[in-house]
Amino acid sequence: MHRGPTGRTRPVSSLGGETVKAFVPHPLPPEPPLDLSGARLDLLLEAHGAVCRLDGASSILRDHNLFLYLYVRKEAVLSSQIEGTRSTLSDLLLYEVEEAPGVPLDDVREVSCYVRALDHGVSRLREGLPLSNRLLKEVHGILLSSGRGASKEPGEFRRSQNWINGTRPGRAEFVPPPHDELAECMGALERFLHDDPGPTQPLVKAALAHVQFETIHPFLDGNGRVGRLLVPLLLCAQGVLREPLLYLSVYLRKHRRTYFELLQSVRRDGDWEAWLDFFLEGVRATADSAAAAARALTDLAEADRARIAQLGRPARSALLVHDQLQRRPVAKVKPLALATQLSEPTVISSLRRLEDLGVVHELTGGSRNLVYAYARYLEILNEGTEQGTED
Ligand SMILES: Nc1ncnc2c1ncn2[C@@H]1O[C@H](COP(=O)(O)OP(=O)(O)OP(=O)(O)O)[C@@H](O)[C@H]1O
Repeated sequence: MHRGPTGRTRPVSSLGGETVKAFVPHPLPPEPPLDLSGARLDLLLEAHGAVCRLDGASSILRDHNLFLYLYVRKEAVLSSQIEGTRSTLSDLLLYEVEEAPGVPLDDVREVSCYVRALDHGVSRLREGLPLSNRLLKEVHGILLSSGRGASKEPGEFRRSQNWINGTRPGRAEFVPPPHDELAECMGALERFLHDDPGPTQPLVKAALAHVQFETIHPFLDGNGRVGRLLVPLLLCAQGVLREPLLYLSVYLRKHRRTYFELLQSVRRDGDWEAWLDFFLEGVRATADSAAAAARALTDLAEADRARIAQLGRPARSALLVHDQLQRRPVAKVKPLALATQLSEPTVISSLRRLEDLGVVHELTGGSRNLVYAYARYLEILNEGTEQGTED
């Protein structure tokens, strides 16, 4: 539905002396109300069903924390790749076992900040803090606490004008609201999140809130990452998901051009429905593929367990090591020995047997400080992380 522009423009003078038109969005929800009938209603129900199935699939996993641990790291890598870092999941896991990865350390630190930011957001929700501007600022503060973000006012709404794409505001694709309007714009968004003026279906709320957040662009940097984190945080806050498991980064990157065009068309034409269709399709596909990944990981672990069990006497230790590798698919001997309560020589001989079975690979090629990876496991998690767009 074309409603016309979803905000007003306000002239602002930029640093270079030129006057540009900043866009100040109207508060949510859209007026006239969204058309949620026919095929769109079917899609909404399907997307909601897929999210509920994902919630169920993750909770029946033998160790759902393990899936969460890895899945959160996968998302951190992906979301940070959009921003421009070059880390991979293995780099992050290597960094976490304190082995220098093959990419600039700043890149891995940024990815690791993303993991901490999400963990922090979820714990704050569990402590009872509502999904609020305070929480978003805290998440932003951690997200940008190291690497290139540290100079971009972490944890604070911006105090200057920003713009999207283009070398200067006058050439920008889009100029977000002036900084003196941020309190009002973000206050209105917070009220919408808290069902004022009325309740909104959680997935619809997430769809609308994401666009509104990107339009307001309240931070100097990191708006894409915080806006993407808003979706799982909101679904957790609403009780739709027990764990933050739904990440749209793969989908948004794959359809990057369509995504940006739809953001623009909401602002310009008020076509919220086109955005909602795109968003719900992404939710459905993403939830289905996350549930499939959870199943594939379980199947792989079961199949490997069965093979290891046939090793005879050494099977007991090898199974303990295999169990730990699911928790940390990139690991060193010492922490494995501590976690399994086996001696280091026993861990080493178990790892050799797992290597013979093709379950693990040693990464360093050296003879000391060996690092082992549960390769197939990482491959399943890495699916969809390769760069490139479809549009
Ligand atoms: N017209 C537009 N073109 C491109 N991006 C837009 C547009 N409007 C809003 N955006 C949003 O701006 C985000 C980028 O903002 P910013 O650079 O502050 O975020 P980031 O987290 O540092 O980067 P990234 O999103 O690339 O990881 C995009 O992810 C997108 O969500």
